[in-house]
Amino acid sequence: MTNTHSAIRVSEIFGPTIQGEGVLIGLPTVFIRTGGCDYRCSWCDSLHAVDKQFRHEWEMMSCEAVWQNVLALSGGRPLMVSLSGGNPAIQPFGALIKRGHDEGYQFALETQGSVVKEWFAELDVLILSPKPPSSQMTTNWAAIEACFQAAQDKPQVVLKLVVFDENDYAFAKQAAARFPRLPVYLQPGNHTPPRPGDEDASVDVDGIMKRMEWLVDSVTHDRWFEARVLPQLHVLLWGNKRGV
Ligand SMILES: C[S@@+](CC[C@H](N)C(=O)[O-])C[C@H]1O[C@@H](n2cnc3c(N)ncnc32)[C@H](O)[C@@H]1O
Ligand SMILES: Nc1nc2[nH]cc(C(=O)O)c2c(=O)[nH]1
Ligand code: SF4
Ligand SMILES: [Mg+2]
Repeated sequence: MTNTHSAIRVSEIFGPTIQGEGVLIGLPTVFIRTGGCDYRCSWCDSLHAVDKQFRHEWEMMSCEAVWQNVLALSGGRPLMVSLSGGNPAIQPFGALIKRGHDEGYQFALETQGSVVKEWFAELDVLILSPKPPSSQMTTNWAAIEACFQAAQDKPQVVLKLVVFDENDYAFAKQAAARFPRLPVYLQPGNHTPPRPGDEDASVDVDGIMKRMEWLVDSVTHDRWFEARVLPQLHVLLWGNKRGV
């Protein structure tokens, strides 16, 4: 019987694959994607973990059940576990992180920074991903600041920003200016509408590459030499396919 207070709402657990984005790009990892999000970005590529229409696919799982899945997928060999979603910050991950650390695993969490948890200090990597204007969400900077404070200088904290256009680029610069100590990762947005369950999952690679090139031109032109520009490697490899 699952204790509902400590249960984790899971959309999917998959891997090992490589982390396709940001500071950990290329690193083998197992993903735990949680169900449910307090945002609904106009271009979200993971709607199957956001839209309540997919709720029937989400499962309340005990910490132990989630852990057994990670152990099985990784063959018991410690690796980086990526917590994503949805907004994984909504879920109670403290016990799982402790369990995994005891066995030599590491944990990275990706969040928009709208929900703060004390257990952020137990993470190895905290990726804060404020949402730019094109998402049509309103960023709560006080909450993002609180996430940064909750990390207490323990995990590595980085900023990851999606950029579709000039407005998003200006927003990314503002975000970087607010957190001058944090490394900044910029990634071009993927416009292709997600079609959850669609096996085709093809994406507009030409459009992504154009925005990637424009982003590189922008940071070099502006001499923004601290910013790193990276594509979503998994999207280039596998399109919008789920579970990779
Ligand atoms: C699906 S979100 C889940 C975690 C959390 N809700 C968040 O947004 O950070 C994981 C990452 O994918 C990025 N992302 C989502 N849709 C995207 C798209 N269409 N193009 C590029 N990046 C996207 C988000 O900005 C975030 O950095
Ligand atoms: N390989 C791979 N890398 C990723 N980086 C962030 C992802 C996400 O959807 O959160 C993701 C994903 O879904 N797959
Ligand atoms: S915050 Fe993340 S998961 Fe939620 S809608 Fe936006 S991109 Fe999707
Ligand atoms: Mg994704």
